[in-house]
Amino acid sequence: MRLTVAPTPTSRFRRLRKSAALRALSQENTLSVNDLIWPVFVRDGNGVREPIASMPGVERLSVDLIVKAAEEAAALGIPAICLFPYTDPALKTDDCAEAWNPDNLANRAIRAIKAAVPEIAVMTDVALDPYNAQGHDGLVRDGIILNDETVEALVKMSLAQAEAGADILGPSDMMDGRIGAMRAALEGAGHKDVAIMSYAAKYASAFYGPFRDAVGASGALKGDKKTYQMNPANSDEALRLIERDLTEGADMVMVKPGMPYLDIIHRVKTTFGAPTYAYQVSGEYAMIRAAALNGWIDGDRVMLESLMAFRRAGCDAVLTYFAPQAARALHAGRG
Ligand SMILES: NCC(=O)CCC(=O)O
Repeated sequence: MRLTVAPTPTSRFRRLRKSAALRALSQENTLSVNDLIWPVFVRDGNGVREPIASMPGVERLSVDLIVKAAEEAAALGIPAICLFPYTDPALKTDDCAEAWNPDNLANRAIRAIKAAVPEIAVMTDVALDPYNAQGHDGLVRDGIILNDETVEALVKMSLAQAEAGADILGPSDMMDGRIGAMRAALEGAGHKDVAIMSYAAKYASAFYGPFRDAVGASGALKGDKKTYQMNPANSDEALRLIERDLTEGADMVMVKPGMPYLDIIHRVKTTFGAPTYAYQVSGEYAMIRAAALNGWIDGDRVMLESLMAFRRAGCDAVLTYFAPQAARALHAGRG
């Protein structure tokens, strides 16, 4: 596209900024509740609500309260909720078998939400780290993260989640070949309409710190995730990963983290035009919340500006811990 600009005074950009009406008419991007996916943390018990110190305002909820959260999200018009389990350390093993237990915490939460609020889309996390005594997203042998054995485990995990009623599976593990294997298994088992949102461009980022506290993974993890997550210095590699995952059967693709990687989101959307998502991760949330709680920034305005930045970069929607707060602000006309 060629942009035409006449010299001032023929063109005066301030003409279209002079009133709210003219600014609204010339606004290029929009943010609505349809653009939000709410990640939530589920834990065992009943009536349990447990604050997460490094993510002020975010709590781990037992399944009964997760259902209430899903009802709240649906009432606010948020289209999807994404479940992350806080697994009892006693259930974490080296073979990660709890990951494909049909009655594990995540699968119980999927069933409970779909029974109570069928209209909300339920997204899952497909990775072994919540169930792994080693804290890694994949099976570990002699300190090596095993790719193909992990893919087999992820397929079993995916089928259990699809069986429980998940609408969108979110493989966040970054093993090679898991999208094709999951897609073939879903087709074979009759789950033809279960969508896959690939965490295709997931970077080995320091912004995930608070999340690992939230799911209780910080203690277990030995070493780092650099042999499977992406090098933050790379962007061509992200495009190749996205193309590979789309070819293998991903319906939706994600870039993660969000704000430090807006350039990647933009390249992905303009290159492939596929449904594109970002994860505004725990560290991004914590930075905004902490500054707001200290009175250093206007928390709501910064939150909405950060979410609009994702839309401007090319996201169709954003996974954000701010989802209910953002929805309330948008309903109040503060967008
Ligand atoms: N697989 C999900 C995550 O790793 C989330 C990271 C975050 O919110 O920091």
